[in-house]
Amino acid sequence: MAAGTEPVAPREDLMEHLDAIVIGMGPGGETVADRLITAGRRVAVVERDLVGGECGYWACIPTKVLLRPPEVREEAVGAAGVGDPALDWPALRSYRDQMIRHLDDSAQVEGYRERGALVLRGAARIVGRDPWRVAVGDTEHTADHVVVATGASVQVPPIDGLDGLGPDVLWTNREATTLTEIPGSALVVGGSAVGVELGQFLARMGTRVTIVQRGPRLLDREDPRLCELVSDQFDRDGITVRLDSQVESVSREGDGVAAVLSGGERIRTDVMVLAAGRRSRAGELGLAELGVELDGAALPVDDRCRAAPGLWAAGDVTARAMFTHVAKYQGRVIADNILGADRAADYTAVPRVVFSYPEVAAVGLTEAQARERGIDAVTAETDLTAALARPWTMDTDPRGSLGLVADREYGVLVGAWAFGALASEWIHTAALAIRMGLPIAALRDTIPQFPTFNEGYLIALESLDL
Ligand SMILES: Cc1cc2nc3c(=O)[nH]c(=O)nc-3n(C[C@H](O)[C@H](O)[C@H](O)COP(=O)(O)OP(=O)(O)OC[C@H]3O[C@@H](n4cnc5c(N)ncnc54)[C@H](O)[C@@H]3O)c2cc1C
Ligand SMILES: NC(=O)c1ccc[n+]([C@@H]2O[C@H](COP(=O)([O-])OP(=O)(O)OC[C@H]3O[C@@H](n4cnc5c(N)ncnc54)[C@H](O)[C@@H]3O)[C@@H](O)[C@H]2O)c1
Repeated sequence: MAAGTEPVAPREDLMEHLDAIVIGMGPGGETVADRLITAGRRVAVVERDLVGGECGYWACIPTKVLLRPPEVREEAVGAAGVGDPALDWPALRSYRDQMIRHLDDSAQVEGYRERGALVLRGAARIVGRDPWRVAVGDTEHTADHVVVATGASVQVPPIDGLDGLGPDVLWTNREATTLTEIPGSALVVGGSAVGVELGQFLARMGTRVTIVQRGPRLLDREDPRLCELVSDQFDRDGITVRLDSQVESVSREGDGVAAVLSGGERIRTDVMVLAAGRRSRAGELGLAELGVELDGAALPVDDRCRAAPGLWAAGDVTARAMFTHVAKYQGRVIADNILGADRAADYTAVPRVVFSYPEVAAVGLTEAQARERGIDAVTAETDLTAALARPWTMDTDPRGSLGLVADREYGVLVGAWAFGALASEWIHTAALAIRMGLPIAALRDTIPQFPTFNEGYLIALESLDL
């Protein structure tokens, strides 16, 4: 099914007044819709592309599926007595296609219809307020509540000549995650989550990868030590990284691209991958005409996730923290508020994971952020390979580190970062401790399972000079 080709709403639904209209059916919109439908509300959902959103088809799911076989290979090579398993690209590609449902959301659409929701296909615009009025194609509906969950689009950096490149050589996350052949070389613009994950995947599949990062470090919002560890890993992977650098201009060269970097270096590449951030789609809905002010590109919301009375927003469109778990959290907050609770969102301790190998995870504040907030910050770093058995039971040449940032005055953790196998899982110990403000004295008295990475917390906590 090509996106947007299904008929829109049946005639009898024209101009129906609904309890809620959810615009955008990614993780944020789906969470709200699911809860309101379950609670018996009359809901319309609007999707211009595929129900499931960016996350399900071109972002979280395909990247994690694609990264897994190279990770397994690394794990196998590291484990004693296994050998080096081969990667089978056609088999991986086929499983990726299955996991992104062959870009077909008909089962999802049918599922919502069976549950009594009105499913509208097409790009929504908000065309009136008091009550809120939403137009999709030539249909219009009013509702007590409108939920905006329209996500974000790729940020296109200002590069001369970009308009002359087609999607065969200029990839966003969409082309990169639906790739059918592994390119010989790739120039990745941007060195944070998207650039690191896609860059490492391609490199592991045999592509010659160069990452051009504007800032002084990869993952430049994270603790510098974490960035160092990732850079060291990228050296081992043979990935070329150009820091404090940008692509100034590009032109077609044969089947590929010739790029000139800010320092004058010229790079010939088969594909160029844009990974320089994402921009909220709030500006596409017509809200400014209705007096709803945007904050830059983003739709600002209060702590109830409300943008105006009866108007709510969840996920990337709010530009709050562009993660699926945040979109889903905001969706839960919105649904509760629409259903009559008075629930505020609290963004303390949102985990941030990059699913590279080894995994990179962080939560709470970096040391620099803690100091900026006037916190008397105390830090500790533990080399988990020196301190624990677990890394060595998994790998003959393991890597693993854990960093903590504590507040000396209150005796609590305010930040943590982790580098190592399964860090995406064990970062949640720190997330819970920070979120609940658990006293470090109590954390030092916990009993983590032996042998696990969680034991690293005890070592790091004990080495905090409090
Ligand atoms: C390559 C990549 C990998 C990522 N990996 C992860 C990860 O592992 N974990 C993680 O937490 N986050 C990850 N993210 C971020 C994650 O994808 C987003 O934070 C998440 O998708 C946000 O959900 P959302 O519901 O706000 O928006 P989206 O998933 O973008 O969904 C928005 C939906 O709204 C629809 N829409 C837009 N405008 C309209 C309109 N006018 N009318 C109707 N429909 C409209 C769109 O078609 C889309 O389906 C990744 C991002 C990228 C780019
Ligand atoms: N595992 C995950 O949870 C995951 C994975 C991928 C993406 N995401 C989320 O998706 C969003 C987008 O990720 P992203 O990595 O694209 O964006 P980002 O905003 O996190 O990082 C963009 C990076 O590109 C660099 N940059 C910006 N302009 C540049 C230019 N012109 N040239 C070179 N470098 C430039 C920036 O310095 C920055 O490091 C983020 O919020 C991210 O957290 C999450």
